[in-house]
This record gives sequence, structure tokens and C-alpha cells, in this order.
Amino acid sequence: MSNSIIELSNIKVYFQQHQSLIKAIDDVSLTVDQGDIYGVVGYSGAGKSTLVRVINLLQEPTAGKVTVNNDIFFSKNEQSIQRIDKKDLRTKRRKIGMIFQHFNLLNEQTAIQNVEFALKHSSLNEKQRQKKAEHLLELVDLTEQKNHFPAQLSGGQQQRVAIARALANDPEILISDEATSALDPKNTNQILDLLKSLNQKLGLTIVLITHEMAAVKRIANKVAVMEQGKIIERGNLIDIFTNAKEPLTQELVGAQNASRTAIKLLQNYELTENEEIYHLVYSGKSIQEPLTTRLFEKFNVETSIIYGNVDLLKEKPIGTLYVILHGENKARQQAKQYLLSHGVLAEKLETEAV
Ligand SMILES: Nc1ncnc2c1ncn2[C@@H]1O[C@H](COP(=O)(O)OP(=O)(O)OP(=O)(O)O)[C@@H](O)[C@H]1O
Repeated sequence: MSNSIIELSNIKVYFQQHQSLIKAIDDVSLTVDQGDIYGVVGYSGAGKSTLVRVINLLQEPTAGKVTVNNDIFFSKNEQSIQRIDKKDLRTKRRKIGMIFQHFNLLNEQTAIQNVEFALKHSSLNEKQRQKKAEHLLELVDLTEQKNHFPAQLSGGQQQRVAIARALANDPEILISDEATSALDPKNTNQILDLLKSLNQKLGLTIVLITHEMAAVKRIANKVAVMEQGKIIERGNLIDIFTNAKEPLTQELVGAQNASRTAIKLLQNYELTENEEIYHLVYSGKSIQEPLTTRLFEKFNVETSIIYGNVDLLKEKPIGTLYVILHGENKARQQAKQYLLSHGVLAEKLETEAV
């Protein structure tokens, strides 16, 4: 049984502007599972905001189907159109929290009043609302600042108020639209860590829109890369970071920099017939193993390290190496198989590519 919570199927969002048709979203399908932190990345104008606004129908698609928690919010094809009842949509939208780059707080209201405001449609009485708002502010570590106005709070603290407000109606989904883009690196990391802990504590599903791969790398488990209204690549975090196929994805994850550096270092190097260049990616258990020593002991294959890097993905180390393997052809093949069987991604680079 699928545990998908958001299903976008063949979504198109077109805008007619003067004589031209802007395809902001051009036939995108995306499934988000319950408990995911799904990063949607891409440069400005790629269509990220438009896509997530489709989830709660703040943006009605030109065509496609939107299903949230098994409720069909919208479905339109050439033959028919189906829309969720407006009142029903209003209720269900409260189960989808949103946070934004510029926090969107009410400046004339204190932190706690901002959170209470989001509860105005709830069945709670005034006292219960206050209690709930206090609890939410405690959850985001802002108890001491509950009576402060937004202007008296730092950017990170304002975003915490916005998060508490977004959680007021116990949402199952939180959409974060560039929520850390206006923050300094320290506050960015604190907000991301808070989102991660809410995901774990409350089982909150998070859609994280950002142009910063570092944010995705810190907390997401899945990634979709958007360009010109399309998802050009998607996958789990480790695959995207270690084995990106599309040039844009490679650029975003920094793989191009690594391979460019390796290439530069190899520019004047002529390989002999007993040498090959490999790109190795290792994580998990393999990171602790003395693999290069093993290659020599077992197969008499020597390893020259051309370029190396260790990165943290969700706080777990992932190593990338560009190496030259020196040894007999058969031995090199055995060495490759040995690496693969120990969970190391080993990909031969053709000389023309370097
Ligand atoms: N209401 C609208 N009318 C016309 N064009 C629009 C409208 N909304 C978005 N667009 C266009 O759709 C495309 C995608 O915009 P969108 O805001 O979704 O991108 P984005 O990836 O979120 O970028 P950014 O981070 O800059 O907002 C852009 O070309 C934008 O100009």
C-alpha cells in the first residue's frame, strides 16, 4: 500500500501574458510520501513556488490532478473538471501549513497573538487557544519572547513564530517556501534543525523549496530538481548527491567542481595501458574500511588519489575520490568488483572525459 500524502499528476500551469504563453509548470508529476522531507530545488523562475501553490490550490492548475491525503482537490483533463467544494477546501487547507522567506507576521501583534490568530477558526475557547499558542511557542523555543513584537525579534526568531503559527491547526504537511533564504547561516541551520525535529517528533511531512542545496543536504531525504517548469531529475538524497545525471543537478550539488578540479589536475597526465581513472563514492560502513590497502593486498592494484572530498549528508559522511588505479587489466576489474561489493560506487572515467 502506498503511503503517499501528496500526489501531483501531470500538472500544467500556464499563464497567458500579452502574446506569449508562459509554461510555469509543464507536465509535472510528483509523489510525496508521509514523513518525507522532500526538497524541491532549482534556480529562480524554475517554477518551484508555483508548483507548491498547486498543492493547496492557491494556484489552480491549467490541467492535471491534485490529491492530498486521498482527497481529490482538483482534477482536469480535456473531458472533465472536478474541484473540491470551497468550504471543504478551506478546512483541509488548514492541515497544510506554510512558511515563507519573509515570515509574513502581523507586525502589530505579539508573537503569541500571531500564533493565536491562526486559531481563530478553531473550536477552542480563548483560554485553550492561549494555552495552545504557548505550547507551540515552547515547541519552537520562544517562550521567553512570547510577548515581543516581530520588530523586537531576530529573523530566525521571527521564522520560529511563523513556524509555530503554521503548526497551530495541527497540519500534516508543512510547505516551506525559501524559509531560510533571508537568514544568516547560523539561523538557517537552526531553523532547518527545528524543521527536522518537527518532522521526527510530529511525523510532519515537509516540502522544502529552496535554491540552496546546503539546506536540502542537511535535512531532506528526497530531492526533485526543477528547471523551466519541469522536474529534470529526482531521487533519494544520497543518489542525487553521489550520482547526479543532469548537468544542472551536478552543478547544484557541486559535483562539477569536484570533477573539474580532478580534470585540471590530470590535464598533463598520460595514462599507461595499466592505468584507469575512477570516480569513487563511499558512505556508511565503507567509510571506515581501509579499501585502498585492501586493493593492494588482494589484487596488487595501487591507488593514486587525485582529488578527494568528504561531505555530510543529513550529518552522515559521504566520501568522493578521483583516483588512478594502477595494475593489470584483470586485477583492476577485480578491484572494481571488490569496491562495488563493499558498497563503494566505482565508475570508470573515460580518458576523453578527463
Ligand atoms: N501569476 C503569474 N503570471 C504570470 N507568470 C507567472 C505568474 N506566476 C509565476 N509566473 C512565472 O512562472 C515562472 C515560474 O515562477 P515561480 O515563482 O514558480 O518560480 P520559482 O522557481 O519559485 O522562482 P522564485 O524563487 O524566483 O520565485 C516564472 O517564469 C514566473 O515569471
